Amino acid sequence: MANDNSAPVSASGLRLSGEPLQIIRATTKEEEEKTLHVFELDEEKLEKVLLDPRIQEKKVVVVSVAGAFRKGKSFLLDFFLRYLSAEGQPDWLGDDDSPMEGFTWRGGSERETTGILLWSEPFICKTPSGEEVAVLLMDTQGAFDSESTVRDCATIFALSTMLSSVQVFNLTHNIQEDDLQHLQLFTEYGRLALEDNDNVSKPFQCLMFLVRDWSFPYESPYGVAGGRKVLEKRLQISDKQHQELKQIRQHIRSCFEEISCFLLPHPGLNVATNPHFEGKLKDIEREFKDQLRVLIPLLLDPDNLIVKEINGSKVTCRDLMEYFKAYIKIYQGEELPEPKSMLQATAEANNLAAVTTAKSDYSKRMETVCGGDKPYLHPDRLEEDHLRCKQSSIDIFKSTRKMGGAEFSKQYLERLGAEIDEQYENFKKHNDGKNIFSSARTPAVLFTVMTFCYVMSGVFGIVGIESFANLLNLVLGLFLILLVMWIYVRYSGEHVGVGQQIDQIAEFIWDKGLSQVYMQMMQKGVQQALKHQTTQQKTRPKTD
Ligand SMILES: Nc1nc2c(ncn2[C@@H]2O[C@H](COP(=O)(O)OP(=O)(O)OP(=O)(O)O)[C@@H](O)[C@H]2O)c(=O)[nH]1
Repeated sequence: MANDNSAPVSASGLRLSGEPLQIIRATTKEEEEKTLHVFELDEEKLEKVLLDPRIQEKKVVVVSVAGAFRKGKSFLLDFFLRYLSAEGQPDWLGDDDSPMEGFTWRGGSERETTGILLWSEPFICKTPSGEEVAVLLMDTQGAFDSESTVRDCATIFALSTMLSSVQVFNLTHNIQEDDLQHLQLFTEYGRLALEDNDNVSKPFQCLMFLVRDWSFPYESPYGVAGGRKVLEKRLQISDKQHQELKQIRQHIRSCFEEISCFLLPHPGLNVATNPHFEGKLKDIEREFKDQLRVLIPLLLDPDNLIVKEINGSKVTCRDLMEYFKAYIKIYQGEELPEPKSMLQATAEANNLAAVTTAKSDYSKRMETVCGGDKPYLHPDRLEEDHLRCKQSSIDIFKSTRKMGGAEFSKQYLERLGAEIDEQYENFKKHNDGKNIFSSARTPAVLFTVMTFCYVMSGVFGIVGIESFANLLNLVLGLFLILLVMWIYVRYSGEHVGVGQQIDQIAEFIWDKGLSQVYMQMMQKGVQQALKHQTTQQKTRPKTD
């Protein structure tokens, strides 16, 4: 391993140069009364690291540590720094009295790291083939703190997994089912963002489950062998397993080319609980240090380094710069779906299922009222039935047990109402189609206009106004063509659009002219009939 020899000698007696650089930072944006969390790339800082002429054309190895907040990620990365800075010296852990330096770590319950950090000084290592590669260390914002949304946690995990060649998934005590569920959600969010998402090749490289504070060495020993045993059990797929458990395991296996696990012992109460602990080796349990001596070379020894690959080709530092820019853009855009908490996703699914059931009940009931084989119904009667069926459908929605509470369900109830109204419009149109008068309206209107034109052209012909008579004959011919076309469309079922336009013309003529004439004639007819009846009653001789 070779690094910058001019670097200052640190308190631990090892050369440690550089500092943590926040290359992705979390910012908040106010938009439409909503607070949005956005991640931004600090291109200038990243360029300084990746486009350094010493390394920009070299292949890159990126080791990232991700997981829940306050679980010792930065603390562990500082040991990585010591190892890489020692350039192969056997006493790389340093002396007993030197405080821990590098990525900022501290005790307490509040989160420390935000966004994604990169160590500013890449380490140049020679692989067994003699090729020099640049090793970068990445620290990530801890997941599940009270300030991050599910989307924030998923974005950080997905980005660091997409950009690293080794992702260390930092856990405590054990590999639990909820850890696997989160891993599934986060990796799916990453897979979604990758363009060549063919579901055949594995999108990510190496995943290491790092279990901190492992308390059952009598079952599975510390280190990689015990880790393998635990991992096999946790990721086991069997025929008897529930589909949901099987799916999680299949998903995780399909995402990574290599999966391993390492069990680390507890570092001692000084590390975990002493507020004055500075990271001195003398305050750390021997067993923990012994296991670090195994774990870290396993990840960072030149023989074990894994070069970053994307779509099967090895990536240089310069390429990685472009991938950073491209990937961050995807997560800043709107095209990815919003990852939700388990409760929210379940509540949405519950409510959507209740909407579907209620809507299908409405459709079934309305089918029995005005379905295909039912006769034409008066519009008032149809509306009455619609209101009755809608109410019953709303009752079904309300009585279905759903998660998320009444306030959450309200929007789905409104959605149900709107979708039912939309269906009602279709039922109305369908019912209107069955009205013999409404379907005969177009030919009747066309025929009436033609008759009117014929009579009026005759009248204008008799009084000698030939030009008017000719014009009316022309209109008559036009309407005759329309009538023939309409009959053809109805008979053949072709050119339906033309037929609809003729219907619209007829409807317009009916609405604007004929319907009023028709109403007036009807009124006059009724008045005449009443008059006639009363005069008859008056003239009839009284018999009693
Ligand atoms: N129990 C236990 N505590 C540890 C271990 N390693 C470090 N710690 C302590 O955990 C606390 C948090 O350490 P950090 O390295 O800052 O944790 P982090 O995961 O980077 O935290 P965030 O940056 O907030 O996500 C410190 O008090 C460490 O001393 C470990 O293996 N087990």
